[in-house]
Amino acid sequence: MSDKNNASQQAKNPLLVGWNTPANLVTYARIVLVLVYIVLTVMAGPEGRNDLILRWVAAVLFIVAASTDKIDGYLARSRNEVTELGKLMDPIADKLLMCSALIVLSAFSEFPLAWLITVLFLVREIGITVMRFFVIDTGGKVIAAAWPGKLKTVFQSVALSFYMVPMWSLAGADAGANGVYTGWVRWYYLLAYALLVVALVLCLYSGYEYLKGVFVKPAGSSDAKDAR
Ligand SMILES: O=P(O)(O)OC[C@H](O)CO
Repeated sequence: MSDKNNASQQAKNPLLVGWNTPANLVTYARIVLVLVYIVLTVMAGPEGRNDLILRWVAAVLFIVAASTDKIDGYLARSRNEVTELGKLMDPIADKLLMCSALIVLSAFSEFPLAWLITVLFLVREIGITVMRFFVIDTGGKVIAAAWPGKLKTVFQSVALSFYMVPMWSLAGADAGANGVYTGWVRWYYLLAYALLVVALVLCLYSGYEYLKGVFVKPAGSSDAKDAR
């Protein structure tokens, strides 16, 4: 696309402004990483019992994808290239990673009340994403991630990283027999579960705050700051 075409496209759709900044390229790369992560996790099977090596690789990919969350935001701010597209895509990349991990781990029944917890996460994450598009569609500005949402993502990342790492494999052959863990592995998975529940509480709370910002406060006074 020529510079002239590019400029006229961007004038028509302000969301396209800065679509190819380094920060946004990192966000796209994170989305591709999510796809690879899903394939490897499914191939590895429940708790990685079909292929332990693949599960370790998937766990490392998950941790890399989750921990690069800050890189795109940092690049955008430090290069003074914070874009509307970036503010929209950054939470979407996080949600794709977290929701796909939740769905796969639930399908594998890797934590108690898995589908109930996952559905609650999904309803909030999809609902807020739809609301973000609705606000843009009705002429509003992109609702950037606010601190409760960012904190939620940190807890989600840590809890799901704990689950992704097949720690049972380091604890002796029968540590996970019949799905019942003993010794320190039991504590490890209890901690993972506690972190996941905290993430769920933060998820619902931050969703409520976003809803309040859009539907209760006057337009333009949302809590959501432009702090990608
Ligand atoms: O809570 P959200 O929807 O704003 O998402 C938060 C982002 O994942 C933080 O990077």
